[in-house]
Amino acid sequence: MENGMKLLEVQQITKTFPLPAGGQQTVLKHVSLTVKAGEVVALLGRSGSGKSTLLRILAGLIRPSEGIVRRNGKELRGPNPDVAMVFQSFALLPWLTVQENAELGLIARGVDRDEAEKQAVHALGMVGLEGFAGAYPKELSGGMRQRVGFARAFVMKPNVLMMDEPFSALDVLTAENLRGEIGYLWEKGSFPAKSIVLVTHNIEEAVLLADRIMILGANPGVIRGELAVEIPRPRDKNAASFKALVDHVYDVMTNPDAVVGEASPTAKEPRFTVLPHARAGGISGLLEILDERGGKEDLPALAEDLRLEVDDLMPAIDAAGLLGFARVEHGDVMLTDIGREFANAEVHRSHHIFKDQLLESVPLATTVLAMLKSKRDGQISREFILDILDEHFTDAEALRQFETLVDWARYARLINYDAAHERLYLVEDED
Ligand SMILES: Nc1ncnc2c1ncn2[C@@H]1O[C@H](COP(=O)(O)OP(=O)(O)OP(=O)(O)O)[C@@H](O)[C@H]1O
Repeated sequence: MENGMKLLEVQQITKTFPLPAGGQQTVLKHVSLTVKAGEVVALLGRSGSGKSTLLRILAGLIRPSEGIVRRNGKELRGPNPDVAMVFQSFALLPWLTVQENAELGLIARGVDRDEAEKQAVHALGMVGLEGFAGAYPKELSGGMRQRVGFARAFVMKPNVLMMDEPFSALDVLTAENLRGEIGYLWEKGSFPAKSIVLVTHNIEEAVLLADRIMILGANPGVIRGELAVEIPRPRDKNAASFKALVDHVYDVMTNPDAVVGEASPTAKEPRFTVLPHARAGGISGLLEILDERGGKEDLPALAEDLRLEVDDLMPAIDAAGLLGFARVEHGDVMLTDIGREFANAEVHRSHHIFKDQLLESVPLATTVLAMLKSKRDGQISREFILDILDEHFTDAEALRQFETLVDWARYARLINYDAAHERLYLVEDED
């Protein structure tokens, strides 16, 4: 098979799921994507952008609500036999040995036992597990279990290897090593698949491994654009070209209005419609750290120093952006003037600043405050707010939005919440 041949294609697919309370949630909308032989495609997006759903559609495990999936040019109507999967959760069978887990797919395909054993031994060798064939998964570390996950997929010699967040359940160092080894196998041309589709929320991982990065946006999941990674392999994370691309992707991911692939996305105010799930105390903590570091910091460096993934920091960074305390530009997060003032203010003043920013930036907070003020007893029920939120969000998301709003409004000394009676109260003396 020649490189460049179309192996898999989805055209204008939409996927909706029914909501428990009735109605539909559109998870993917009008998504088109082609996977060709010889390439690594990364699907990069935040949690909930429909990456795993898209992967399952490509694997033929679920059908799209609209649109078409093609395998080698023909419509796919069931599980895709050209695909093998590596899961975040390893998904090994605990009662089988490493060798038996690795052979499983071949046996199911009807390959005879001797041949299956030979192939599995070879695949285990590729992932550095010689000598562990007789071990059981529970005797292995997380990194080794995922090596078995890779071996089990490798024996199938699939046209397309699909990896769904394959390194994200591993500790940072183990993930780094395994990522490097998989990258090396691909580079040296002995990879047991013709192409890779990688689902990830890790920007550096996408830039390290992919030839093309598809950036997904959420609510509903759409492909915002595509970036070609033209950095020669082996890729050096410290090279200027690598860092510049990582920074550009951060820019795009933190700015919903940015144009993918444009050198310097226009610095429009971000259009946030959803409250990021960050606690006020966490936002405040982040701003203090930033202030201590001079008010500006490279996002990946900040995450590394805090022993976190950038993704862990994103809700607090998004929230700080929404509230006007910080900005993200070219992969750096920096304090605004009001953010700096907030970080240095004494307690009473900091709550006051938070209140002003909340009322200025979050229309829902202003609406709830106006409702409370309009009531003679200054109270409203949780259900009332949830009913409003339910119009715009799923039940679970409505609850999270409510919890975030209450947390922020309490921190702003604007509203009190009595969880036992599920009622919101106006704080009498707002100052
Ligand atoms: N079988 C299902 N039934 C109902 N809703 C679903 C189903 N599968 C996924 N969803 C919803 O679709 C949305 C996207 O989920 P998906 O797992 O595809 O996103 P993702 O980008 O892979 O996120 P994550 O990184 O958190 O896994 C979520 O809101 C999820 O709740």
